Amino acid sequence: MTTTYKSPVAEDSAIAKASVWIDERTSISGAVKEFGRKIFPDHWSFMLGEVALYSFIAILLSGTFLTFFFDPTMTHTTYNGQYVPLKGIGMSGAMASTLDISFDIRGGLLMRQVHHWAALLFVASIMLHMARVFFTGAFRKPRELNWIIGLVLWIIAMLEGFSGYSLPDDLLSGNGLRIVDGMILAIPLVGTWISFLMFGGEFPGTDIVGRLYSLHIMILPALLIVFLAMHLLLMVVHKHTQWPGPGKTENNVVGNPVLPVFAGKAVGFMFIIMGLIFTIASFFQINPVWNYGPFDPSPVSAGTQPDWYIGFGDGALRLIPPGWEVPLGNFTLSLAILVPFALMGVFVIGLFVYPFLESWITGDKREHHLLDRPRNAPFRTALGAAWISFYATMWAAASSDLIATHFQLAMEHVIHFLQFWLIPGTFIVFFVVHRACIALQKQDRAVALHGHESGRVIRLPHGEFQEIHVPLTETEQFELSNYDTFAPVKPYIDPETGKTKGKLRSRLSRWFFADRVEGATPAEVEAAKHHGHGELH
Ligand code: HEM
Ligand code: HEM
Repeated sequence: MTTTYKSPVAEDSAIAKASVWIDERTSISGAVKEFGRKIFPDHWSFMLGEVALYSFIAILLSGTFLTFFFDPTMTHTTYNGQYVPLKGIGMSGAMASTLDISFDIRGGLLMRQVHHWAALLFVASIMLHMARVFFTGAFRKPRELNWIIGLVLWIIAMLEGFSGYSLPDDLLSGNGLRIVDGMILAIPLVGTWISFLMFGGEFPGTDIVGRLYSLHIMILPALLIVFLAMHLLLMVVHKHTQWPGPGKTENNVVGNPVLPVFAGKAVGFMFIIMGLIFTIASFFQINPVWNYGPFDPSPVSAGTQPDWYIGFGDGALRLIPPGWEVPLGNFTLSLAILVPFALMGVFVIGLFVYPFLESWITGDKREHHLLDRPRNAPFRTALGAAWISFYATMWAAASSDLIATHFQLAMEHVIHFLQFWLIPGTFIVFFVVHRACIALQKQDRAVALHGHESGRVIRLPHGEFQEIHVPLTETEQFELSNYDTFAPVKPYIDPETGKTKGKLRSRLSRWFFADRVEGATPAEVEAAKHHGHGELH
């Protein structure tokens, strides 16, 4: 049977005429047709990347609005706007214009709040998206490059956020910059020079706000857009991964075409995210710089917090014992700063190399378009959880003073506990999550072979008790029986030297696959069906 496609747009309508006009001059219809037919699979976790994308659009729109009114100057001025408590107070032009945006410009406060809330959501969704990609193994061949581009996006996003909240030149942002200055000064040999260059003289200098402004509204957004375009292009080239299920293979994509279904849903979802950001920005105050006042190095108050995504850096600094310094002739090596730097470096470099490390350890060079259920890769899942524990501990340390005051604990005890937890805690989390995954795999195997427990026990005529098992649906059977017979890498004998090679790799590989429970094969499921368990029909 053939069906003739009937366009919902009349041939002589203005839309149709405009489309023909554009196509005759650009030949774009081929590309639209090709892209419109692309299939996107559906799963709630694939929305996280979209949330990042839509919050970025909110950031771009609100940021552009702010550029019309924000004045990136550190020149001294006296505030004379509508906010009475600060009237007549001396401050930088940047701070005064931020107050003007908040109190004198129509919609200004809303736009500042939209910008700030969208930035917080942006980085949060990026990190959840990153966790989704990690735990499902979506970074495996051929998507390693997209994983790296993603990490670059994450780092630029954090720099964007930091440079953004440093712009108003209020007490909070000045303190953030002071910490960064301290970190730069600790760089051996060149630290002082870099600091003077960045700030235009000794901290706070006269130039930093203007320089951060160029970075914030021009260089970093341009980089973000370029990398994002590459990220999305590669995603289209590779096609999106999909969850295993009946009919889904490594060679097909099951889902909806971009036009009209996926595009319709995506646009709707974008409006939902925008609406959410505007609603939060309307009702919940964020960064009330008028409460903090202009920057002044003396009144640093307890309880100051950076934006959440910078917390792990601040926390790493707090975890190191203060005054940890080594004098080297005329120089001082500030380990209290260099060690936290190294900790953060280990965390981030680990993320960059992981896809390559995993494929080396497992020897798995195959392409993967079907995702892993996290429990089916216990080692990777446990490692991811350990990574999160490491990050979260550094992050919690940034709020050590708030934790201490809220729970009426001594600040030192909070810090000592977090110092202890940082490394052993990471191993404990690894171990617990690894065992939990293996337990879940065992349970999956039992359910795949015998069906769900129904809780109904019957007695057979000859006296035997048996529990009735509910058979699985086709999708469940598929999910739970998902098996992969990929084996650990073995050491080999080099034919030339006769020596055994690859011992380290094989040990790591055995470790990676340790205690893995194989999913039930179709033959095993078939055999189990004929093996006397009662089934509920
Ligand atoms: C500005 C930040 C980012 C944006 C706007 C973004 C956007 C997206 C979108 C919309 C998708 C397709 C839908 C989805 O799978 O969620 C995607 C896929 C992907 N992203 Fe991102 N992403 C960002 C950052 C990252 C980061 C930080 C990573 C990892 C470190 C990453 C790695 C990936 C990978 C590997 C895919 C392909 C996933 C698959 O096919 O299953 N992305 N990204
Ligand atoms: C991912 C990208 C971005 C992030 C994460 C980000 C983040 C931030 C943050 C947290 C602030 C402080 C807001 C406040 O004072 O409460 C800020 C300020 C600002 N941002 Fe962005 N921003 C981004 C992109 C942009 C872009 C693309 C523009 C311009 C087109 C822009 C323009 C501004 C301006 C003018 C300010 C200062 C105004 C003020 O503080 O009231 N931003 N940004």
